[in-house]
Amino acid sequence: MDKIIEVQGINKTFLKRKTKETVTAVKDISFDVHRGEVLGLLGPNGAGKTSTIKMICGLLQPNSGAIYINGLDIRKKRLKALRHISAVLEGNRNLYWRLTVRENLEYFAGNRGLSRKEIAARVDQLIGQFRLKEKENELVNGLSRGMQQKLAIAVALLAETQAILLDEPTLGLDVEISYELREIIKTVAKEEQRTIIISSHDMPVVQELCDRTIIINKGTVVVDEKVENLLKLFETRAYSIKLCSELSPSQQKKLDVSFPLSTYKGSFRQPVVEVNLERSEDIYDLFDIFKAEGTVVESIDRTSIDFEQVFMEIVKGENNYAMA
Ligand SMILES: Nc1ncnc2c1ncn2[C@@H]1O[C@H](COP(=O)(O)OP(=O)(O)OP(=O)(O)O)[C@@H](O)[C@H]1O
Repeated sequence: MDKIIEVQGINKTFLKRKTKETVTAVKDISFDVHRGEVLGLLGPNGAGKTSTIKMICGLLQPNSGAIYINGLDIRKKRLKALRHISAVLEGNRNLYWRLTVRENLEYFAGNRGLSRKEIAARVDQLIGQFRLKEKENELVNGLSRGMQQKLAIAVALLAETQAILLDEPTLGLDVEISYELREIIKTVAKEEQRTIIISSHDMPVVQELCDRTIIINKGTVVVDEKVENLLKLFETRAYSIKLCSELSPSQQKKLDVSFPLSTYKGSFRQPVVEVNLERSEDIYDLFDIFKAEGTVVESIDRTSIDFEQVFMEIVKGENNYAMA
């Protein structure tokens, strides 16, 4: 598979003006993204996602390390390299506010040197694909946030670059527009074989759209794995255990210490322990806690898990995470 983006050992530190303190935003991050791949870049607030995206699209310079776009080194062939990439950054939609939807698309299509006929055809196609027909003659200024976001992404697609970076594309959008955008992004990735990097806190978006995910925490990559594999891995480790009687306070304490990622729902009728095991054999240690005070297990079931839970487990239990 062709590598479209190569990130090699990048580092970024900032100097806080007021305190003169050095903040390490990105620490030795490396990854490749291939043609047609949709990559989710995730992490808690302040993890280093935006800094990474800004370095890839040339808005920030790494302190060290290298970034190649389509094989071109950003440091040495900056303009040529950046021609292969377009970005929609959160809170920064590159649109002309006093032009209409159609005029914006025509303007950016014109910038690419297309003929009048080509411009009209491409603009019509995007207006149809993004369901912007009703709004085509409205000024961007008066559009809702969701409509502006759709237009910003349509403009990014116009450039027909190999790679598109989308920073929080669905943040603050209503359910309907968020759904529409997801469908469009899916089609673009599949049919046009574009490489897309999405940074998001919206886990259903990641689960649905991304082939692969990179989770960044405190400036470093903690996971680089196919979404499908992560879901499978965590699914096989997630158990729901129904007990015949409640756990004593000392058993609950042991559970907390030995299985920090577990939850105990005490109830007279049906006490349940939900646990995510690091290794399947750890279940024997769990049973020892029950056995020590004669607690009988009624049933054990595998629980289904969504990407939100996977993300939380990884970020919470980062030091314990290891692929099987
Ligand atoms: N211009 C800057 N000056 C000083 N510190 C900065 C600057 N930009 C980012 N940082 C710091 O670098 C770290 C990483 O920030 P970054 O914005 O890359 O994280 P993020 O993962 O995108 O977070 P969020 O999800 O909140 O947007 C944070 O500690 C942040 O405060």
